[in-house]
Amino acid sequence: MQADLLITNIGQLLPMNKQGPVKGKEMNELEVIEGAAVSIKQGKIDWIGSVGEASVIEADQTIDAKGKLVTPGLVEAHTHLVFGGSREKEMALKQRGVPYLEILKQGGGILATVHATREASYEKLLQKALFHLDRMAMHGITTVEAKSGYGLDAETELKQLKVVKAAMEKHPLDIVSTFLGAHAIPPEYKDDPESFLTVMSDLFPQIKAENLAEFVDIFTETGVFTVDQSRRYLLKAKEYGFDVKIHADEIDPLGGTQLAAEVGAISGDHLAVATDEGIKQLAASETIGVILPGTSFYLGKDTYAPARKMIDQGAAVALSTDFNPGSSVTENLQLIMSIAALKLKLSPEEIWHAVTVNAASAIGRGEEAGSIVEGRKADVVIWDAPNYLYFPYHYGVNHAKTVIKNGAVLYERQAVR
Ligand SMILES: N=CN[C@@H](CCC(=O)O)C(=O)O
Ligand SMILES: [Zn+2]
Repeated sequence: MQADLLITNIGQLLPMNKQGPVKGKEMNELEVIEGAAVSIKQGKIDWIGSVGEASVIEADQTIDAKGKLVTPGLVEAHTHLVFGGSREKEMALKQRGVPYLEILKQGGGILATVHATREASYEKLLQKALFHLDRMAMHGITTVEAKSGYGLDAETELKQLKVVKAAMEKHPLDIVSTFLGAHAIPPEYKDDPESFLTVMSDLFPQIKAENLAEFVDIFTETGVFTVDQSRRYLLKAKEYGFDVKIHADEIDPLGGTQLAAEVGAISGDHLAVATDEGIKQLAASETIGVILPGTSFYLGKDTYAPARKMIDQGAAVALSTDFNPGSSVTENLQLIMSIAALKLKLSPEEIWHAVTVNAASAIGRGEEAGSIVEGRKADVVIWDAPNYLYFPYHYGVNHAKTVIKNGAVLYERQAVR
């Protein structure tokens, strides 16, 4: 048997090959193959078997995993990848206890980044996005969702979406685009959010025609968009053929979780203050809860999403960094895995489902990313970790040793001695 690349001596292989999204207690059932080998041909997984069986394979390149953990590339289901500037000065305000929504009300927060993004050139935004994608790749991420939402005018929203499209061509990671024009109310429409939403929804035909985004998202929150406004906006997006997502129940429990289930959103994201009724409706729906505990951590909150309850009641949960310049400034999904164990009380088995197969399902890539399955894309990571339990345990560092994207080594950590 021939192969382009053979990975052998795998201590533990997580194939993550269940049909996603994996819901409820099934998230706790993890298949682990010990003493495994994987061969890759033309960018795809060609064969999975034991180290012994692999001896008959003639490969152009062989990687000895040295008994370490091998998993699918991580899937990052919620990022605000494209933005101008940075907001390190807000950190002091947060330390003084100024709430996130108060900073926004005063024209800071998201609106500060809107200002910087409007000012930034297309080229500058692209270079910045590529830089962050590199860092994600170095942390074992092979598929990334990217939102607009720091333009809040037609011109800048389209500029952001075009940057995402260019990044798809220039960067080896797979990128999935989301239009988040309804991310905040810009100063020009301070007293007329309805008209602003019309300006944004008027972009739907062009975004569809130019294939600039697959998903439409909205921030349903106090001082931003109401549940009613969000419902109308998202239903309109669906009429144009978009799947929808919601930034829901992040700070105030307005019922965004219920709305996500009601409109058949592919995901409801944040859900930090989801109510029991919201959890019940989420669990009964096909909507995936994309939980972003880095946000609670980074905003210094004591409240974390009731992800434990969601899974116990049968919902599908994914985990993401929410990488953005304000509420979660990290490209390291491995760190989020530790926060999920410590603060959400998820098991390592649940966490691995949440960053692979379920994250892929939450961005419409359930059939191609987040799993190691014969015939699928060869997105594979060799971790400097002895087993899958090691992840939430050894926290805050990068365990990625070798990141393979479409069958080619994309990143290899250099030894210091
Ligand atoms: N909550 C709304 N939007 C982002 C934060 C964006 C920002 O603060 O710049 C989020 O998902 O956390
Ligand atoms: Zn977000």
